[in-house]
Amino acid sequence: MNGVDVSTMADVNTAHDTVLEIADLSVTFRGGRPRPWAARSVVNAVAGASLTVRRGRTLGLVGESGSGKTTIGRAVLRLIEPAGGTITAAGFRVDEFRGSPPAAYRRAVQAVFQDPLGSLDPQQDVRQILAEPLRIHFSLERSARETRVRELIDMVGLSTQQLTRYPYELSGGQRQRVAIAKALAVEPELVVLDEPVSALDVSVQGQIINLLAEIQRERGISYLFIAHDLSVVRHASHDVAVLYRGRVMEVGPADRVCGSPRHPYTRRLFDAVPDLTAHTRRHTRSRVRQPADLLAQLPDLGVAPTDGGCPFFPRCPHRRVECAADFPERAPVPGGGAAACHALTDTP
Ligand SMILES: Nc1ncnc2c1ncn2[C@@H]1O[C@H](COP(=O)(O)OP(=O)(O)OP(=O)(O)O)[C@@H](O)[C@H]1O
Repeated sequence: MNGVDVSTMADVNTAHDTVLEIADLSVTFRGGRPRPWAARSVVNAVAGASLTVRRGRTLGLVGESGSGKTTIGRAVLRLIEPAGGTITAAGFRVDEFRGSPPAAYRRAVQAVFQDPLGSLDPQQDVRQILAEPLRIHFSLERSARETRVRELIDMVGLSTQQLTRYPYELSGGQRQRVAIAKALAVEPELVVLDEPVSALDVSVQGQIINLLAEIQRERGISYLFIAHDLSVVRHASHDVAVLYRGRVMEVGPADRVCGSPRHPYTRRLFDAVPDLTAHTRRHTRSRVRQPADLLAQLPDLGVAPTDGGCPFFPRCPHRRVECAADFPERAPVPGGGAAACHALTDTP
């Protein structure tokens, strides 16, 4: 198992208990047939991933498009069934659910997605949107429900005047605030945030990230924060896990992973990305290179690793013979966290 106990991370308070434990998770999808007579292809979207999220903490999942971030989030939400491994979230063994998860799990683990228009019912006004989960999960009198709706709208920084608005009447940032309030209505332990700010203007992104952090401080909620924007992940997360082609390459405290990456792949990702404050991000966004741009600069030697090998092998400047066939266990690295690389000692 490619596991690491995140309690080895320097900045993790050992008093925090675990809210999400993913161990050796694998998810496969059946692809199409390349030819009518050929067998269906199999996509190993996630391969042997192990991750931990502690109470009141945020784990950022970062990686280029197709690296498996959303698949991990969907497996945690039990929207897809894993091929192997275990997922324990809020005390439930998610991988053992048969069919849809029980109501208690759906209450304990909530989600916020990139596009709130897709997840908010366009026929309901904000009051109805926020009242619905309360009606499903709690037996509250009408007046107590209204009090709770008003608390929720206040918590996400909107006014009670917005309770009569419909999603299409709100700005993108306001809609995302409503989606966050809806997720928090049922007092979850864990929220899967899948690209929660990618559709928003940069100035609004900062406001939403700050709001999420404030709510976390007040309520001790844990977040699994999925994003492709490296500087967003760095600012929003306590810990970061770097994915590449379904493998967890490196995990650790956000500042260490982003500031002193140890895995050759992570270095390629982060070395060229400046640590941007919200102010400078507003002015330099177009110049910030994203994972796909950075990888495009790496020559691919055209040597495919075997199924069990390191997916970065063909492009890795530090590769060794064993990397083609063996993806190693993660090993602790200086500064906290761990990286899965045979050549760690070669990379100063
Ligand atoms: N329903 C599906 N059927 C077949 N293949 C899928 C399905 N969902 C995802 N995949 C494949 O699994 C791999 C991981 O996809 P995933 O969406 O998890 O990546 P991601 O890191 O979230 O990417 P992005 O940032 O683009 O959303 C990709 O190769 C993708 O094409």
